[in-house]
Amino acid sequence: MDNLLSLQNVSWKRDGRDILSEINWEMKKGENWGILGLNGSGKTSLLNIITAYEFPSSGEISVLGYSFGESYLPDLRKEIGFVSSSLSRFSHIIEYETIEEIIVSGKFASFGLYEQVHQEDWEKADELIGRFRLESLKGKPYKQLSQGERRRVLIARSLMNDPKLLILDEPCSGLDILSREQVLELTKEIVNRPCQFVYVTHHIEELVEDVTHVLSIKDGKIVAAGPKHEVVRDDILTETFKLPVHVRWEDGRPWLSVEKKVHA
Ligand SMILES: Nc1ncnc2c1ncn2[C@@H]1O[C@H](COP(=O)(O)OP(=O)(O)OP(=O)(O)O)[C@@H](O)[C@H]1O
Repeated sequence: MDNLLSLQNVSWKRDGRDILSEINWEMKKGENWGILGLNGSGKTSLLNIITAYEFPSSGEISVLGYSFGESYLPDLRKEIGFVSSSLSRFSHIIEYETIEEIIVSGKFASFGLYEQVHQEDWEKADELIGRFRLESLKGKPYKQLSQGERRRVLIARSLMNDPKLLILDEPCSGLDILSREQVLELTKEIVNRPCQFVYVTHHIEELVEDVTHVLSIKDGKIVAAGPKHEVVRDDILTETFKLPVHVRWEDGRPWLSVEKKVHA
């Protein structure tokens, strides 16, 4: 399996409207992709398709060797990790659970522990706690954690069942600068495992070193997809974000400025 992910001429229509049009995208072994686009550009729709929660209206898809239309897709979902700031809507279910319980529950892809946990599962959760430098939070219930700590716990949890592909959907939204940098540091832990990631964001400075490739999307169509330095350019991002922008690179990390005043 050379391609972790392959989409050919994929379109997704809803209410007579093309939400995604003619998407062609391949993610190969060793690549980690950032996805950039404005609100409403189609990023979540694209994630819903590759995680098999929506089925395309047309086109061919294969993810982790599962061909849509031929394979049993619930098995595919078990091999994909998913972390999204919208997972916080489950907070009420887990507010009294400790970080150990939340991380270990990742093995069963459930919020809340309903199955028997074996000693080796607790040991694995403990290893993740160490790797993600969460030791000082051991024994703490979720409700007492800061937003940044919660995101770090959820990322550790997503690795509990060794996904081959991890989707990070705006994992830094709403975080302060320190918490954001602490979450971004975790990509190093992810790439140390046999796991590749897709990172969705509006903010190009979150495209850290471990992100090798970028797909930019506008109005449901791909503007550009390829190696990071070929896509994160003034012309491509000006089109993606629908306003004149300038990219500045600092120590291999891109930053964006707006070229002139924009009137709403
Ligand atoms: N199930 C659906 N039925 C109808 N329209 C939908 C559906 N899901 C998404 N859309 C529409 O498709 C467009 C793209 O939405 P999507 O959520 O994929 O964008 P996004 O890039 O993830 O936006 P954001 O950054 O705000 O999360 C929007 O106009 C949205 O209203």
